[in-house]
Amino acid sequence: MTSQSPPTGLRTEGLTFRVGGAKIVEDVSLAVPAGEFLGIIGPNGAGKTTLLNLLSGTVRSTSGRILLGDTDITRLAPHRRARLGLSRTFQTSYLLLGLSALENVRLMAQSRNVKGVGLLRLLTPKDATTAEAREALDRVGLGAAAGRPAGSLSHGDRRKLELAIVVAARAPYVLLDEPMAGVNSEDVEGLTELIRELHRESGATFLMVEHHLEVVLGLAERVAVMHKGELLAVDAPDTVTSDERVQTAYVGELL
Ligand SMILES: Nc1ncnc2c1ncn2[C@@H]1O[C@H](COP(=O)(O)OP(=O)(O)OP(=O)(O)O)[C@@H](O)[C@H]1O
Repeated sequence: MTSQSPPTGLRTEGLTFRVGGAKIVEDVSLAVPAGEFLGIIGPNGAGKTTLLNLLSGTVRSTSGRILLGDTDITRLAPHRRARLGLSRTFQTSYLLLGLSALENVRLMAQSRNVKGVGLLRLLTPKDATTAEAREALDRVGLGAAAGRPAGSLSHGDRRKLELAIVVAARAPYVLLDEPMAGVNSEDVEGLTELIRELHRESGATFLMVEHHLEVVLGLAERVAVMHKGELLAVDAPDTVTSDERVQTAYVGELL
């Protein structure tokens, strides 16, 4: 850890994931101070989602370390990382489409944070988390949709529902994987503002992978650029977009 790094936050040291000879994520060392909003960008196939998978534990690293604050979580299972305060959304929605918005928030938030709680107990309507789940739905503007099946919501509202799950989890570390994916262009601005507010209100550390560069550049305090599995640059949004190496990496794609 460098002398400027605060004692808490999320850190990787030489994080590497290889499959056969392929370098999917290669030697990524990243220090994200507590409370920071870090954007993660890079061309298609750069390794961004795999980096989030390594952080949340759905993929195990080949080598390197991951630290949450002072705790080494490199070998912990996803649910144990969640219990330490790491919450994430997925590029492809993991919502339970047949259940109501409210049930999704209750189930997902609780199942991540409470060990050994059975499904029946989770489905008990009058537990304290129901109120918390309602609050979380209200916070993202979905209060009126609490009883609607998640599958009947628009893509934009499903993204909001995923954010409600993050809100209910009250996690100090939040990983967002392409929160704008599938969202209509007219809904992007509202969702961007919602994410900005949730970050500010929670004081949590946010890491967000997102293809909408204007969204990333507008939200993130720093931007990490990945290319061919490696970390090419980590800097302020303006500095990163004017970096020649970054522009070269994006040749053929819009920056
Ligand atoms: N388990 C795996 N086995 C083999 N190849 C993999 C594995 N996981 C990821 N890859 C490959 O590694 C590369 C990086 O994938 P990843 O999804 O992390 O990139 P990304 O930057 O998130 O891409 P995109 O922006 O297109 O979503 C891709 O070429 C992908 O096919």
